[in-house]
Amino acid sequence: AVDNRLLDEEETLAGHSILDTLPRYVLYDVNKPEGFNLRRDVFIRMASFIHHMNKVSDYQWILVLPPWHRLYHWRSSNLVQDCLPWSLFFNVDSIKKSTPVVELHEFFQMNGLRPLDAQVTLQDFNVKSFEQYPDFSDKWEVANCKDRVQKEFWNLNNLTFTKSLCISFQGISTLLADIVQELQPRTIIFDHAELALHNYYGGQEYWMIRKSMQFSKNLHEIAKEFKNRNLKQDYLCAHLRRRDFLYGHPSDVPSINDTARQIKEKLILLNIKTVFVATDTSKTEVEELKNYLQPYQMFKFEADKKTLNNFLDGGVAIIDQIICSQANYFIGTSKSTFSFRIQEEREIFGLPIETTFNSFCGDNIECTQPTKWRLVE
Ligand SMILES: C[C@@H]1O[C@H](OP(=O)(O)OP(=O)(O)OC[C@H]2O[C@@H](n3cnc4c(=O)[nH]c(N)nc43)[C@H](O)[C@@H]2O)[C@@H](O)[C@H](O)[C@@H]1O
Repeated sequence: AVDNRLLDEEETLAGHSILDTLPRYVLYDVNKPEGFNLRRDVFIRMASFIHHMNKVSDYQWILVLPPWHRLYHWRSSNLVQDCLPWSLFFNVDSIKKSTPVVELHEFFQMNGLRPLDAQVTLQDFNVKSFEQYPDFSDKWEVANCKDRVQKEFWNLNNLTFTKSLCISFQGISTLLADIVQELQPRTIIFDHAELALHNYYGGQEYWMIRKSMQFSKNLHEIAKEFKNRNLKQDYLCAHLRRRDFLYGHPSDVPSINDTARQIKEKLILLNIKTVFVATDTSKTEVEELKNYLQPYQMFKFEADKKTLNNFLDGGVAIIDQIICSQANYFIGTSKSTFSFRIQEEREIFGLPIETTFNSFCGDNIECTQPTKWRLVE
């Protein structure tokens, strides 16, 4: 931990403030309803911004990993799923090798409970004028706040701010550097960080950061045990995203009957006898699918009490993703970031592309297959 006395007194060393020698911190948060796998993507954009800051600024910049907090899709109401550290799900040491990051509790150890220098709420530019004069240029400007500004991040009432402003923002995440340049904060939090886009989606830096986002060893271990017990043979993994996708993307989600038909078609073609299903759907639909898939064997990961209590809904979803990323063949749900992340993982493993970039089509729809985002070294 940093010596707080030094921070408070702003002593000078050879003409430089001690503050100049200390790292500076960026915190961020994402639009509340967004799910886990979109958030993983926003991390890459923010990490890319931190890499940029460390190239262009005189200070050392560190990204604070936002705790995982009560996500909308985590449905086990009997579990407390608040303020979870990244180390529960990820190998943070691996992330640290690519990007300077700290967990929130580590940040508190360094910064104490001092207010953050700035809170910046990002927001869209006015959509009406955008429709009249479409303008895709990168830009930002201080503006009146459109929506309610978040007062309490992650329910932590001890996280306060000296200054708070709203900024209309359109552009890539490295454009945030201009805001930092203007405000000169030592600590800053960006809300709605999802509005900052990728610097270069699918480029070298993207993959370097993406590769570092390895899941925790514990979760890998549980997935391995499940595979050793149930999936000793070749298997196809199907990710069926249903719940809100049934009405959000109805033309991409087949009925259970047609899902089984599409899976069987592949099993015959590939001469595979076993299916692993990852899904957010109900037990009833899972049973229905199992019946339709007969005589093929269908497996689904069901967490025991201990696993669920320790790793929560987020951990169970990751175990599903790990098992799918190691399958002989993968079929995902179109437009689901849950499926996209599995495809990326399979690219990192170097699995043949034709076994990875496949998705279900809605009933009686000839759909296009997903874009092949190939790994770039
Ligand atoms: C419509 C949009 O959909 C987007 O979802 P989408 O990209 O699929 O993917 P995610 O952003 O991860 O959100 C979906 C969440 O639902 C659960 N879930 C989905 N599929 C599975 C599965 O196969 N197994 C398990 N165990 N859990 C699953 C899991 O908690 C996952 O993080 C959301 O990010 C947006 O917020 C928005 O709701």
